[in-house]
Amino acid sequence: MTSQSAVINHEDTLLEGSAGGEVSYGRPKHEGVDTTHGAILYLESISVVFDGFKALNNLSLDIGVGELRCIIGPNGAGKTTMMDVITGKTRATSGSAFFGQNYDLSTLSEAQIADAGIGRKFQRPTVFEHHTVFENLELAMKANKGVQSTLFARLKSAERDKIASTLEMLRLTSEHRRPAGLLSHGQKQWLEIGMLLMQEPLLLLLDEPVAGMTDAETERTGELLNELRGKHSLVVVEHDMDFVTQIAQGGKVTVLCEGSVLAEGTMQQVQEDPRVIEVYLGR
Ligand SMILES: Nc1ncnc2c1ncn2[C@@H]1O[C@H](COP(=O)(O)OP(=O)(O)OP(=O)(O)O)[C@@H](O)[C@H]1O
Repeated sequence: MTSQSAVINHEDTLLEGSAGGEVSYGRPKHEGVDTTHGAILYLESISVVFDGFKALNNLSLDIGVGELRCIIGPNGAGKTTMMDVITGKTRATSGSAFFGQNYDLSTLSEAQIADAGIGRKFQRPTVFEHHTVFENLELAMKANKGVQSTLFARLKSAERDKIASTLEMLRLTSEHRRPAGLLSHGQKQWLEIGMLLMQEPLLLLLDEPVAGMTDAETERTGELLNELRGKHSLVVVEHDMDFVTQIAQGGKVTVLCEGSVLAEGTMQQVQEDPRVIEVYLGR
């Protein structure tokens, strides 16, 4: 049997739901994040200074458990820098960042922050192009194992079910045998969101998830994020205001400008705010 047919047979078995052997999840469960006060993320007076320039300037922000928060603002407002601070890529010059009440993000490496339960999706999709859609999800589920040992180990039925239900949610069930490199741009973005979901993140950060998508793909992405609302906490940075309106619903939208929060409220409130119109929406 060739390695490719072994993989395909393996997938068929997986989708049909027959019994599997022993494979454990690669990452620890994100236990111990204390959210008893209702928030999953606390940013308190965060400043980031690059060569004397304040990319973030006393930024304070809380994200509630299960909340879908949209972050908007002009170019250079500090949105990406904020994501970088949360994920440990950039260290704050001052201020504090906590995941739940007990994880001080300034003391953790990027890998430790990911293990603690914060997943991040960058603008460009980074799927394994030569592996099938199914294998991408499988590899993401056991991110700490090698590719070969993951693909040739048998999955537990709970793991197969999880991949199958994720494929369904992503509307990628019929594509599960296709190499990920053959998917449309939108489908790749959904697959990458699915790969993050396999890690069961408590907080998911999405940087311009609909950039480059068709209108239909954008709409579908909005439906997907609305399905995730409540199950995960989500922070979505986006410039596409129709999309933000679709996903914000009655929830809070935060407007960043010059490294600080300029305004916060429902989409309607921020759209009517003269300061927001002046620096961003009126342009
Ligand atoms: N590593 C760095 N060194 C110096 N300046 C930086 C660095 N990273 C970001 N900046 C600056 O900090 C400011 C905030 O940038 P950031 O990328 O966070 O903004 P943004 O809101 O994400 O913008 P956009 O909507 O264009 O993506 C910008 O003026 C940017 O040039």
